[in-house]
Amino acid sequence: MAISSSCSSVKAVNTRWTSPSPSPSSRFSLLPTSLHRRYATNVKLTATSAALKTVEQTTLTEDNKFSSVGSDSDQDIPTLPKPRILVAEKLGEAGLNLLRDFGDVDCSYELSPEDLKKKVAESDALIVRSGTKVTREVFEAAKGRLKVVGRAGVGIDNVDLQAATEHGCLVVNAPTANTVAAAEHGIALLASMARNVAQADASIKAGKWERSKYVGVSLVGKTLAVMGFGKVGTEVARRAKGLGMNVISHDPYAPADRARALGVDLVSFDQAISTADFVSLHMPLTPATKKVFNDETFSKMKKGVRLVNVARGGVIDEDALVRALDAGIVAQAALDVFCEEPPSKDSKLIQHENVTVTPHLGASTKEAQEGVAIEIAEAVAGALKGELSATAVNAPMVAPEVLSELTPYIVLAEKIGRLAVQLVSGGKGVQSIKVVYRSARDRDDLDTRLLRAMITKGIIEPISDSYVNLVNADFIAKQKGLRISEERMVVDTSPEYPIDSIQVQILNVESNFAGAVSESGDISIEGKVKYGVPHLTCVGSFAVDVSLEGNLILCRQVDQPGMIGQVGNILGEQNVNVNFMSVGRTVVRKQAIMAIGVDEEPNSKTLERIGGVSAIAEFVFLKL
Ligand SMILES: NC(=O)C1=CN([C@@H]2O[C@H](COP(=O)(O)OP(=O)(O)OC[C@H]3O[C@@H](n4cnc5c(N)ncnc54)[C@H](O)[C@@H]3O)[C@@H](O)[C@H]2O)C=CC1
Ligand SMILES: O=C(O)C(=O)COP(=O)(O)O
Repeated sequence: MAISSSCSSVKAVNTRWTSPSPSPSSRFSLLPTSLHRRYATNVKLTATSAALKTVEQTTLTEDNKFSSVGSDSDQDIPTLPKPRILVAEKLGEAGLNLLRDFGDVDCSYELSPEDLKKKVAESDALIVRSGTKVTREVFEAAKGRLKVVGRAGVGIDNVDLQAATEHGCLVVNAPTANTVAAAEHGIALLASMARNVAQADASIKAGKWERSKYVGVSLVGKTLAVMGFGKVGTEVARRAKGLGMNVISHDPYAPADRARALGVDLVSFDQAISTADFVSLHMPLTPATKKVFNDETFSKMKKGVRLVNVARGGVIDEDALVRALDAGIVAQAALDVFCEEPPSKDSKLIQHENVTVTPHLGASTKEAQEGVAIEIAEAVAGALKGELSATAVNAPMVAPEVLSELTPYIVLAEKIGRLAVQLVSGGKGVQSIKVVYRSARDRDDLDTRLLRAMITKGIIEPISDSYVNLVNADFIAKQKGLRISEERMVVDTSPEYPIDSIQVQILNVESNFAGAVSESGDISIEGKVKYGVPHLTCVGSFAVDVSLEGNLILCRQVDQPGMIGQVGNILGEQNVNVNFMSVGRTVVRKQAIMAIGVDEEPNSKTLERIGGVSAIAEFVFLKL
């Protein structure tokens, strides 16, 4: 592998080389390292795939997040209690069984906000559906214990994501298992609304026989506007095409070719609502979609339009809908979701004769509920075990194949950050950090969010008492005024590996080890992954080569024979096991840096003796 351009071109001398080994087993923990093993079980987890979002960033601007631990041995791990998982809403039995194999499950439904707050303070995970509001107060009440909130469904508008992120709490959802159920419910509402099924049923049960009153409208040949062409919207569109409808859709983020493949035209919002005979809502509730159906938008609709909502009540201004119904702009509405759930009994909207309602039943089929329960149980158990989740909502989602490729680099990133910050005098004044990723891959072919989060964790944890994980890394960095800029350099190495090297520079600080200061005057540390194992490859301007396992002693010395032996002997006499040693120099017989990997932490006397070796100008002990 090419040696970094910022390092001396002199080849590092290895005194011992580790045999090629597989990647270290690493985890990206939501838990303190020491708690990891306690949650290890034999629960089989299957990761659901998620699209990897490639985000080009030069500074910390997003709320992304996490943490890693190396592979600890199973020995000396105390048996600790299982994690406590609070299930606050009804969940399918298969999911509950999965959770019970893994943790202590407390199924407590219909908790008052006060009781929920009490319970979360004793829970590592919380699982909810749409009926529980997971507010900032809930995260505050958890006092750091709550590590993951699992939303057993799609919509996460009932969870305060910002508060979750600030508290380092991962939020995961179950985005796929109820898609068909929601789409089928949308179609059921569409057809039953068009044929007045609910009203006619109520009429017969009231002893009437009103055939002429309940003449309906046909679906075939009518235009349906699907608002939100995501998972549910797509399935609704597919089914509506089968009913002979002309389907158009509005979705600012959906790819036109995916729509075209289904024979659906993507159109503007105004075009969709002004040409449709039926409008079906399938977008999430966000600040941008809140009350997007209001007096103004209803006034642009075709007179006699029919509306279906299985998305979220909050996307409609319900008072405006009542006005539109009264004015005959909206002929009928079929609603599964409401601004307030349950809605008040005397709600004009609910009582309106042209409105059909169901109590948020979109996801409520046996099949969907079993699927959702399994999907969320796997995601929550996986998160508690420290695995990266493919369904994380407030942390980078990474496809499993990308994750397995990036794993050793994620471990490297944290260790390089951790090393670099320990070279800052007193750990003080750390504000500007520059990260350089050298890679043979295209700029777009490398998602650095996880790496950046891990570097941030490595930098922050040794100099503060903040607990940093992938969820809150960017938030904590911003809070501490840390600026992290990222640079990618395309190098001519094998594109088989995602990254050639990661270099962390800490700018404008004093160093406690002059040898780590590069020509630009900044602390500079660089590492690579070799045979799946993270290695330190450059300190300041010196090339070294030491595997990043255990702890590290760095010495700057005069390059002369016998140095390795002298220092090795001192460590040996104190029973400190050297796992790796490497010497890098700039000019033969001038300055050299010796990097010594040690399994144990040498005592102060041993370190003093190393410092006493006459050729050694300076040394530093670093914890990895
Ligand atoms: N009633 C129920 O029981 C259920 C309701 N839902 C709700 O359905 C909605 C959609 O779910 P999925 O399709 O699974 O989610 P999804 O994330 O796959 O799709 C949402 C789509 O809405 C689009 N979108 C975002 N902003 C938009 C805007 N301003 N205008 C138009 N489109 C916009 C997105 O680009 C995305 O394609 C969610 O709100 C979810 O909570 C989902 C399942 C069951
Ligand atoms: O998945 C969703 O977004 C839903 O709205 C389903 O909600 P539920 O889990 O049935 O309370």
